[in-house]
Amino acid sequence: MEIRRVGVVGAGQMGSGIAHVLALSGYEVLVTDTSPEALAALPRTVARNMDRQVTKGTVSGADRDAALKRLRPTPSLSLLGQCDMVIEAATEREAVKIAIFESLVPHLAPRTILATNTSSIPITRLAARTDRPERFLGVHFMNPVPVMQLVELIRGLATSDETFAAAEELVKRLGKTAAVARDYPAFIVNRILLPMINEAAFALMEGVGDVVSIDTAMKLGTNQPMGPLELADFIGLDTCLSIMTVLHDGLGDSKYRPCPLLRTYVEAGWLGRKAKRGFYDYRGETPVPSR
Ligand SMILES: CC(=O)CC(=O)SCCNC(=O)CCNC(=O)[C@H](O)C(C)(C)COP(=O)(O)OP(=O)(O)OC[C@H]1O[C@@H](n2cnc3c(N)ncnc32)[C@H](O)[C@@H]1OP(=O)(O)O
Ligand SMILES: NC(=O)C1=CN([C@@H]2O[C@H](COP(=O)(O)OP(=O)(O)OC[C@H]3O[C@@H](n4cnc5c(N)ncnc54)[C@H](OP(=O)(O)O)[C@@H]3O)[C@@H](O)[C@H]2O)C=CC1
Repeated sequence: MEIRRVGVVGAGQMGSGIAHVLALSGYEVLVTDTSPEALAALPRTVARNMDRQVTKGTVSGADRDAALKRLRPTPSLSLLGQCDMVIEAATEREAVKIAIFESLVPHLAPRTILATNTSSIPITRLAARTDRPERFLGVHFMNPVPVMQLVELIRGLATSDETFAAAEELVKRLGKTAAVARDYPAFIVNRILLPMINEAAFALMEGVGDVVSIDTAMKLGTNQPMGPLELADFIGLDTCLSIMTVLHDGLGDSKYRPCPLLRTYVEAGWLGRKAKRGFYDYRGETPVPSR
C-alpha cells in the first residue's frame, strides 16, 4: 500500500520529531494535539531543528523549505481521515492512547494503517481497542528522532503482513533502520535501557553517588553520550516512570519496581528538560543538579 499522507497525533518531543523526518522525506504530514500551544509551537520547533541540519549541511535550505510546506498543524482529529497512516505519539498513558483511538477511528478510511509510538505498552492490547487490529502496529522511534537511526517495529498478534511491509517501507524511506521486537512490555530498547535508568535513580536515592558522579561515571566509564540521569531528563521522567510501571505490571518481577525517588520527582512536576527541571535544573545558563 502506497503511503503518501501521514497523520501524527501528539506534537510533543516525539510527535514533532516524527513529523520532522516524515516531512523531510516527502510525506505530507498532518499533526494534531490537544494542546493548542504545542500545535502552535510545532512549525517553529521543527524549523529550528531542521536549521541545525541545514547548518550541518545534511539538509539543503530548499529541502527544508519544501518540507515545512508539507507540515500541516491540524486542529482536529477528524481531519486525519484523509491519511494513509496515522502515528499516535501522545503521552505514555494507556487511557490517553485508547481515548485517542476511540475518537480517531470513526474518521479513518478502512484501509488506513494506525500505528503507535508507545515506548512500552503492549501492541496487541492497544490494537484490540481499535476497529483495525490487522492494520495496527508499533512504530517506535527513538529520541531525538532526526538523529537516531533506529525504529523498533512491533507487530500485534493480528497485524497483517501487508501492514508490516508498509511500515517497513516507510522506515526505509525515512533512511532509518528497523529492528523487529516481539510484543512484550517495553519491547527491546526500553526493556534494557529503562532498568538501567531506574537503577541510576536507586543509586542516587541510596547515596551511592550524587547526580553528577553517577552521570560522569557512566558517560566516561561506558562511553555513553549522556549519563542515565541526564538521559532520563531528556526522555521525560513521567515517560520513564510509565515505562517502569508497564514493565513491573507486565512482567511481574520486583526488579522492575519503579524507584520511589523517580516517582517523587514526577509527583513534584519535575519532569525533566520539558519541564525545565528534573534531576537537573535547566533554568540557568548550564544545567545543575536540582537537589
Ligand atoms: C524512551 C523511548 O521510548 C526510546 C528512546 O528514545 S531511548 C533514548 C534514545 N536516545 C538516546 O540514547 C540519546 C543519547 N544522546 C545522544 O545521542 C546525544 O547526546 C544527542 C544526539 C541527543 C545530542 O548530541 P550532542 O552531540 O551531545 O549534542 P548536539 O550537538 O546538540 O547534537 C548532536 C548532533 O545532533 C543534532 N541534533 C541534536 N538534536 C537534534 C534534533 N532534535 N533535531 C535535529 N538535529 C539534532 C545536532 O545538530 C548535532 O549535529 P552536529 O553534532 O553535527 O552539530
Ligand atoms: N520521550 C522519549 O524519549 C520517547 C517517547 N516515546 C513515546 O512517544 C510518546 C510521546 O512521548 P513524548 O513526545 O516524550 O511526550 P510529551 O509529553 O513530550 O508529548 C506528548 C504530547 O501529547 C499531547 N497529548 C496528550 N493527550 C493528547 C490527546 N488526547 N490527543 C492529542 N495529543 C495529546 C500532550 O499535550 P499536553 O502536554 O497538553 O498533555 C503533549 O503535547 C509516548 O508514548 C512515549 O512513550 C517514544 C520514544 C522516545
